[in-house]
Amino acid sequence: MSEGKTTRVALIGTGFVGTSYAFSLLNQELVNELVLIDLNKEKAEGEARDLNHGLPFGAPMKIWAGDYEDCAEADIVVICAGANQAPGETRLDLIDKNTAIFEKIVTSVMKSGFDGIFIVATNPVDALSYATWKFSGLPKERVIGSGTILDTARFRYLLGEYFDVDSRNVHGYILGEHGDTEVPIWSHTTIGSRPILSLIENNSRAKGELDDLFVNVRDAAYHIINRKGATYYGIAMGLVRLTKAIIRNENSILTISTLLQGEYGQNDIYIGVPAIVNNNGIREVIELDLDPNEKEKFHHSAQTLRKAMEPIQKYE
Ligand SMILES: NC(=O)C1=CN([C@@H]2O[C@H](COP(=O)(O)OP(=O)(O)OC[C@H]3O[C@@H](n4cnc5c(N)ncnc54)[C@H](O)[C@@H]3O)[C@@H](O)[C@H]2O)C=CC1
Ligand SMILES: CC(=O)C(=O)O
Repeated sequence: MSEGKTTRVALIGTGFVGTSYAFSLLNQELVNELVLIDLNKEKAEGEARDLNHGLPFGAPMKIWAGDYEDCAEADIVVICAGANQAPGETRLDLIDKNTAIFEKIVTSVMKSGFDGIFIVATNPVDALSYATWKFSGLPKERVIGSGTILDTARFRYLLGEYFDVDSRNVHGYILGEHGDTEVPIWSHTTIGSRPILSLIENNSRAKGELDDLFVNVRDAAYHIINRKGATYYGIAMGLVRLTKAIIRNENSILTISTLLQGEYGQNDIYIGVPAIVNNNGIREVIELDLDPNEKEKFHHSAQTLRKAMEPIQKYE
């Protein structure tokens, strides 16, 4: 993926999330080739034609509806295929049907000779990233889940609104499951280098309001799904951000889902943590010194995911 080389992304799943990602990606002028793959070939073809018609307003790029053989030359395969949540469903409720879909998809990608980096967005994303790692046999560094990238963005956005500060100047992370047990890391959240906990010290009203703010982060997907049926723009931009960190070898710190092997006291689960991302995938996990309450909540989230990943063992 060095400069001047053709870069190819293969996108599997051209639904709401996949096509929002494709649209956002082509507007970044980041890759030369984008291949769209979906069980519904006609949909992929329609999407490819529609996206191509925007190219005269952007930069040259090759976009087509393809097949798994096209993954052989891909630098990155992004998987957004599978079922999404119906109103009232949790992400973990999707595990059985989406694991079965992933077994077929990942096997087909690997049969092509693919030797790049997987990005997984389909829910439950931590468990399906783990499944992708297992099914692919690739090193853990090259199987990345979107993890809590979106939750962290929601957290920063809402804090920016609360304090009336540009969300890009709000620094903080959501760790753990991309789902109901995720954990806000208040002890490491800062605005303009000032720790948020010191900003709200002795202000019990603000503390209560920030607790409510986190609930809105955690439950954001439910609120949106109840209103419009699905969420896609936020995650699409997060996936493009991750793609950019890989293609441009940025060494960016993003909260993604990766396999922990001792970090945060956890072993053999995929879970959302901050990590440095470059063109080899995950360079390293950033291990934060969590306070005891955060540690306990992270452990609970990890236990929830460990249980969720158990059914994936039956595929081995
Ligand atoms: N990680 C995150 O932060 C987020 C994850 N998601 C997840 O992304 C996934 C996709 O959501 P949407 O795009 O809204 O769903 P969608 O239903 O609009 O699109 C799914 C696409 O997958 C395709 N598909 C299904 N089985 C396939 C197979 N075996 N091979 C190839 N393609 C197949 C379908 O034909 C469809 O085009 C869901 O699991 C959703 O929960 C959604 C938002 C945020
Ligand atoms: C659907 C989902 O995972 C989200 O919007 O967070």
